[in-house]
Amino acid sequence: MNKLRRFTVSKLAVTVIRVTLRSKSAAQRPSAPLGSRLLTDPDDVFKHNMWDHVQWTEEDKENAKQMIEENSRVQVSLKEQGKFDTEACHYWDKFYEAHQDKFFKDRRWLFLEFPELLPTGAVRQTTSTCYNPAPASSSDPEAGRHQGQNGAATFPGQQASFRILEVGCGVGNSVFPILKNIKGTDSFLYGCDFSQRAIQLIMDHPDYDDSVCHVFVHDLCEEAASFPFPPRSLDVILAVFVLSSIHPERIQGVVNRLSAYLKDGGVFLFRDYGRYDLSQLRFKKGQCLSENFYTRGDGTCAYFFSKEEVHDLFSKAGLEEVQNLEDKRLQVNRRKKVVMRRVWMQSKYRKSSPPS
Ligand SMILES: C[S@@+](CC[C@H](N)C(=O)[O-])C[C@H]1O[C@@H](n2cnc3c(N)ncnc32)[C@H](O)[C@@H]1O
Repeated sequence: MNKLRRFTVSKLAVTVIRVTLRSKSAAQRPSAPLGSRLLTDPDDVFKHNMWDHVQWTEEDKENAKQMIEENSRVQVSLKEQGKFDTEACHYWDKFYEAHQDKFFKDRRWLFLEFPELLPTGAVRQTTSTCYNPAPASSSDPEAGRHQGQNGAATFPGQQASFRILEVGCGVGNSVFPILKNIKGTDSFLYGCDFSQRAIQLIMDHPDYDDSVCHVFVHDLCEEAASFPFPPRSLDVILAVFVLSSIHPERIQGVVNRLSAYLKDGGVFLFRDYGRYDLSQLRFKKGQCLSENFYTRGDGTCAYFFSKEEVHDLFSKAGLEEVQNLEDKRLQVNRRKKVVMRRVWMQSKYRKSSPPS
């Protein structure tokens, strides 16, 4: 039996995809975004391309578990495994060489799900303000690195009152929508990726504007690599489908290091693959590297997070939960009459301010 749940209309009707308005607290769920399209009558399934808040039955979960057990049974040999970690940058560079900026679509949902990216507190540039970043402590090894001789800060974006960093920014599918939004404010955007080719594609884009944006090549797993801004200088860090590409044993270190760059009160925004997402179920035997971590045919990798893991990850980095959602949806191909279960994690974790 093909357990990959590509339901037909009749199968769907029998399975009765139960969709409920989950009574999540306001803290857990944003007001309108996730959850506006609810399937209450299974007969309506092909009326839209996507349905929100799809509840899984015990049988659905069991089937997904079995499929993962099955596709994890044969793992990539230990001899082969190392290259997917040590040569990760090479595989992503090849990816962008092949696809240029044509693979990922602009993340148009960004501001609905992450209104924290909107610089509400930032002022229009006509009333220019000079922002002094929080002083780095003297015990901080980065302290002084970004200071000019007269004590004035000398890093890109130093004048901004609101600073965003996108990690693993790829070819700019979030960078350009954000740039459009922060235009005319005294906000500044940083973007980094370890693929030189991806960064070059951003810099060559006609909408790239280095007066409000600075993109640079940076490997998040490289512990000694520095950033072009001081610790505790960022309001927002955005990670969209990037932590999943990193070896699971390195992810905690990456989040710990990044969190040091958030200001007190700054927020880490995260969206990525969730456990049992269709793309995890579709892996074939022999593509599994370790539990819930797989390599695709092109050498890039994907980890599938559970809600508990995400919570542990950010909590251990000293951040506090604002939101930690499993976004379970039904994606519909109306032409082919198939429906697919998607699971994404969407989380927000804040660096708390010390008590005054
Ligand atoms: C799935 S793509 C997502 C790109 C972009 N965030 C988006 O949403 O379109 C993952 C990106 O993470 C980058 N990446 C993976 N591991 C990285 C690392 N260790 N350091 C920096 N970038 C990394 C890849 O080069 C790739 O551009």
